[in-house]
Amino acid sequence: MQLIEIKNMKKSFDDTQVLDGIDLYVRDGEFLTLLGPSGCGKTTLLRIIAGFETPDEGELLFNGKDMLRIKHYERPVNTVFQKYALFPHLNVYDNVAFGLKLKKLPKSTIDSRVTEMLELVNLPQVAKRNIQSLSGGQQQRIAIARALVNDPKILLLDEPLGALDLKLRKQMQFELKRIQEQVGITFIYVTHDQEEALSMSDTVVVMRDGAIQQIGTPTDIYNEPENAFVANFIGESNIIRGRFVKDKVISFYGREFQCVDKGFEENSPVQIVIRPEDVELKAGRDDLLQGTVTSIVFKGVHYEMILDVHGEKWKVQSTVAREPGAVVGIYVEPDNFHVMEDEA
Ligand SMILES: Nc1ncnc2c1ncn2[C@@H]1O[C@H](COP(=O)(O)OP(=O)(O)OP(=O)(O)O)[C@@H](O)[C@H]1O
Repeated sequence: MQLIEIKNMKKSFDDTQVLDGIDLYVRDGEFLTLLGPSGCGKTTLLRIIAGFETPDEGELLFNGKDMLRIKHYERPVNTVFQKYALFPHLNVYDNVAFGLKLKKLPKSTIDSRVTEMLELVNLPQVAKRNIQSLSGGQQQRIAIARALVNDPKILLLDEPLGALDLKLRKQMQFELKRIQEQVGITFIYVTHDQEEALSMSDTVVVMRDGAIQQIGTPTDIYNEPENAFVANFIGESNIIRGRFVKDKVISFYGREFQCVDKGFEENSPVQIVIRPEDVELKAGRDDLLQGTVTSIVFKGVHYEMILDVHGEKWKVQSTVAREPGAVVGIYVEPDNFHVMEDEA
């Protein structure tokens, strides 16, 4: 069931087109992330869903119903921002209870709902505490509790972990995913951090310059990027220009290689994406493509090396260290060549 449908949505600020015909469906109960570089339009799209911004063209439907005419406070949506936007003069209880008090619910109902929400975000003991006495991570949990207390159908999160340090951000990624699974509602999450997107989402939407580049599961997006922009933005890649010779054969650097991708015209120019972790180094294999190690860095679990391969730099990973100057054979499994149209 599609909970949200966005059709041909366009938005400009002054003369700049920020959204350029967005089509997107969001399923009920999914964790969907809008991912893209700064300025690609993801916050604008989120603000249109929230009702803080109006598109120039296009449709926004919730459960098949037009939402663009509905005021933001009447939409079944709540938003969590990077800045926690909590009331500094109220304690935790009053912050979380705020929306319920506006509805004039009985105190016993408010009490039990606030307790439930504080338990959900793993902070059952802090109801009486002053907001400012909490850490950044705790404040963000309270902001999430406050956003969920009114039972929204959709929670919008705009870089909610952006202000936290790396370690806390990683902990909160697990927490957010757990909370989303526990409450079972739809989360739409905005970030420019690809690791965050891959680790939490059911669906990742990669955006660039107001347009969607690819929609897929984290594994699809990582393993089968649809174009060089996605490949480059998600993880690290070596991108090589070559030719699609014929079904299951590509060529670059004057050699032919087996691949599994097909469907391109014979002899058409392509870009070939190879992940650093998919390059296998084989010593003493003169029959393979050759590379010369130019630098090596120890990364904890593996070494990261730069190779000179036919005058181009390749980034590779290996658990075995090779000294700069060493010449190694390079092998890539056919299904680790990701072949895409040459956009240039
Ligand atoms: N209210 C506004 N008035 C004018 N320009 C705006 C407004 N809101 C956004 N923009 C511009 O629209 C473009 C897209 O902004 P948006 O915030 O949607 O991008 P983003 O992908 O969320 O980026 P970031 O991660 O930096 O927030 C930017 O160039 C921004 O300056």
